[in-house]
Amino acid sequence: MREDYISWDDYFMGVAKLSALRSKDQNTQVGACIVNPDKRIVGIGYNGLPVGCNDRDFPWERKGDFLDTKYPYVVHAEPNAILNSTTSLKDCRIYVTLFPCNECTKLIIQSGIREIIYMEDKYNGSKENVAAKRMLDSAKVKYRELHRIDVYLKSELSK
Ligand SMILES: O=c1[nH]c(=O)n([C@H]2C[C@H](O)[C@@H](COP(=O)(O)O)O2)cc1CO
Ligand SMILES: [Zn+2]
Repeated sequence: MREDYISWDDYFMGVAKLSALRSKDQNTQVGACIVNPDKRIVGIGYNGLPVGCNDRDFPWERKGDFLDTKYPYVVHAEPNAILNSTTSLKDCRIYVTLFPCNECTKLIIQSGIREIIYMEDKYNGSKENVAAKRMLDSAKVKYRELHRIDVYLKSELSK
């Protein structure tokens, strides 16, 4: 029997990472994959514009006048995954390639998700990040980092 098969964590994070590749954001591509207690995927998302908003008609910039940046328009990966979900999210886990912001955190908590598994936390220490962790700690929603997937994928893809 093959022993180096992919773990559940790597598998679901891999799906999140694959979803992130759909993002049109040139700076930060985020993917999310929601999994129920039976290890079934119940929602997937990535950061993108609302349905009907043409990717080429809106800015993807980070700087400049607020209306000329992506920030007022882009839907984060987590709400996209929550809104795409097919069932109740009670006691589910969410795999995200980037630690959720405070706004996404509110939705994650309210949807009944009980654990966040993230890959990157590049905004660690920012006000949004601190607020997110404060809410998660208070609501007793667990969060943990997962890094192995990068190593695994690199070695698999180089075969
Ligand atoms: O929780 C999140 N989920 C998510 O999908 N995003 C998206 C929104 C933007 O398209 C991008 C953040 O852009 P930037 O890193 O360039 O500021 O990532 C950003 C966050 C914030 O950490
Ligand atoms: Zn967010």
